Amino acid sequence: MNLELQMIGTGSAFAKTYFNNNALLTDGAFTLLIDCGVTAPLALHRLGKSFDDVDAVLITHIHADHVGGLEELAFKMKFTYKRKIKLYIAETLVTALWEHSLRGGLYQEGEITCLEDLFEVCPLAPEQAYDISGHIRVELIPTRHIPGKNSYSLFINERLFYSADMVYDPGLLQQLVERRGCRMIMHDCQLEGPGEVHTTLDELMRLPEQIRSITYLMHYADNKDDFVGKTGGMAFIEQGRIYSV
Ligand SMILES: O=c1ccn([C@@H]2O[C@@H]3COP(=O)(O)O[C@H]3[C@H]2O)c(=O)[nH]1
Ligand SMILES: [Zn+2]
Ligand SMILES: [Zn+2]
Repeated sequence: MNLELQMIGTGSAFAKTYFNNNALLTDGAFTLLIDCGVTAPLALHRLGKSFDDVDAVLITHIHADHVGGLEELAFKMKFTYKRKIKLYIAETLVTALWEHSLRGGLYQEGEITCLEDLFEVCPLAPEQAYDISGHIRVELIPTRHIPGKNSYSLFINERLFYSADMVYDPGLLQQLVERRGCRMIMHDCQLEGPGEVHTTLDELMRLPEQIRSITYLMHYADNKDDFVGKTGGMAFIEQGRIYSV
């Protein structure tokens, strides 16, 4: 069964003309929000949607463009929609998300004292596939981003690789395509400068043509249009467009 994926934002962390790189993945009956950055509430609003359209949220790593909208999501679910949705997150990130990111804004004595007061927390072990819905199955793949900070890319339904923020790892991409049947790669892409914590366009252009032909670029800067047609055949994913994956 095909899924539909819609990026509510395709921008890099500090982009101003694109929203944060967050996605809606749906099987028709169930909608998973992949990352929930600072701009997620407005990005959904611009698409005529709200957090009420979301059935579960999955977090790749703790940076504001991926978790900064969780405070609003949690408050809206608790006090407006009165639902506790599932929060899928690597087991290594559960404590850090609450203690280092969300507690300051969400804590209320006797009412909200832990992540479980807001979400049905589902800790995920890496390299193990989990059924998120009847038709969505996700495996976390640990990928390098910032030294000492855990970050996880996604392998969805044994066919789509969705990168978290990650440094270039051609061996992983090759292995997924050649040995695990990966048919589509959605990759973060830093257009200019050295890719200290991200993968650069220059690096992705070095991939074999067979892999480039199934690779789509996201998490890009405001000057993306300057690079259209200069990406070795890799297409930029468009914010708001619905892709069959
Ligand atoms: O060593 C560092 C750490 C961070 N940063 C910036 O901070 C941003 C945080 O979100 P991001 O991971 O989407 O992108 C990161 C970069 O833009 C950086 O340039 N070098
Ligand atoms: Zn990011
Ligand atoms: Zn990041």
